[in-house]
Amino acid sequence: NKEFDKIPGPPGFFLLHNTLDFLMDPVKMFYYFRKLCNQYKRLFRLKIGPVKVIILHNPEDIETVVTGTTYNTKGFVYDFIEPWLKEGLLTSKGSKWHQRRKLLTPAFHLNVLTNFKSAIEENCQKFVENLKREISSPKTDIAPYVNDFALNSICETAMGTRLDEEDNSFGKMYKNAIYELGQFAVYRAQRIWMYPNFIFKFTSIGQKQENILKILTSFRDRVIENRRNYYNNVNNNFVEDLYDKDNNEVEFGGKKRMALLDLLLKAEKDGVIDAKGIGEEVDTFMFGGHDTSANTLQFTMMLLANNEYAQEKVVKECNDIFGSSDRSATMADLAQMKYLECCIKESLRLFPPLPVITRKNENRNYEIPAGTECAILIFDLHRSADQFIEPHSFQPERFQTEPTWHPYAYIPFSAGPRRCIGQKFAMMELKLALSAVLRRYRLLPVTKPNDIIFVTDYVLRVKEPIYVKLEERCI
Ligand code: HEM
Repeated sequence: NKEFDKIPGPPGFFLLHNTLDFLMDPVKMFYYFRKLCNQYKRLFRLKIGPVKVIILHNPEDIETVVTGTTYNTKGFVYDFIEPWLKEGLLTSKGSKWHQRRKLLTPAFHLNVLTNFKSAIEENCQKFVENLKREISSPKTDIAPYVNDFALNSICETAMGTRLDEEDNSFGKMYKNAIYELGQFAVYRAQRIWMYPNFIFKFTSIGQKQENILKILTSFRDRVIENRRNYYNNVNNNFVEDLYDKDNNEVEFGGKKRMALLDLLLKAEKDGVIDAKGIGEEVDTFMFGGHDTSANTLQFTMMLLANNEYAQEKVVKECNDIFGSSDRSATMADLAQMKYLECCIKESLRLFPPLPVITRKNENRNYEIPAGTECAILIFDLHRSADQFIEPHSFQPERFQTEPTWHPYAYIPFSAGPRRCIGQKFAMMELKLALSAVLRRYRLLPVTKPNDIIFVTDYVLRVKEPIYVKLEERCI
């Protein structure tokens, strides 16, 4: 306690400490944290109810936390998504996490990702087609389009099912349900009296959450069961048969493609995961894999709309790769989209989809007392003037040369053993989507980066919609 109290931080209010700060309006709270980072240069502490948190925004401290094995456990804010994700890869700890990470890592190997590409590509085409209806609009709120694209893509690659093939209203309900669960988790995190489960479940939000979880689980279980039956009835060598002798993807039953779920079902047959575990991981990929990508797409499109030079450079790069052909991108093409990659990386620097991550220190350590949580402010780390020249401006070129910043000053996918497992997947998806959009449309500025007002949430959220204007390019 003494060690913790020695760390500087806002004084808070008597026995409630900093609990009341957390009740702040989510917009005010976002800027309050930025102010604290400026005030306390290296780190600061907060006491929220019974929880003690040290807030880090300095690369050396962050390196210690993310690379060490001491901090394998996630912080208390993850408790509020636990009713949904249970002990999936994102939320589990210790040996359970280790075993799952080992099992799932091959599913994200570059060779395997190739198998998901065609499903994402089809969604890119739909995404680009859907945007066509906006051509004559003076401005377009891009969020519904990017959300639709990202959710359809992850649904198809994680579960092998198309939301628009499902009963239409069900697809919509599923999307809303995922969104609402995120909102409920933030609402609860702000209110310490809702922390205990036995209280939360009697609140109106708690009851709504329970109903939503029933919908999500029944949809997910139906998809898993269909896929399992399909394999059991039609094909016993499922995963092996998804590749031909040259390791190319083969269509399955005329339309089924390989999904992450297939690898999980194979693992179930091999006895390394059970049905409950499959459910947890499918939910985890749905949660981890859509909002983050949609968010990055939205910010990157807005940044490119505001930076004609960078946008035209990306278009030229695409023209050099594709010429006048309207063919879709191969994996080799994606590897050549080097400048687009710099733009995505710079967008992730300015607008990291997960602006804060947390860890719990379960062992006593000379500086940080056991039981203390560490919150890593990725948003502030990425905008540190000590690390980046003109930290608030969009300069993709900074990624064209060797980094001039500390290796842990740029961590949009986190780092160390618990770094994002979907990083390569996300890069592939983002390059496919952005190159498809930019080959077809010119993006013109409406919302400017400095106009954006942020809202505190798990994912970097904005108060007002982000608008761009779309113009068809002549090919
Ligand atoms: C631009 C897109 C993405 C960003 C910026 C991103 C960022 C992150 C970050 C910062 C973490 C660490 C979270 C923590 O420490 O609490 C993480 C973990 C994770 N991400 Fe991503 N992610 C992205 C896309 C994806 C995709 C597409 C998937 C799945 C297909 C995915 C699945 C996961 C999973 C399962 C974990 C937990 C890994 C573990 O603990 O072993 N992510 N991601």
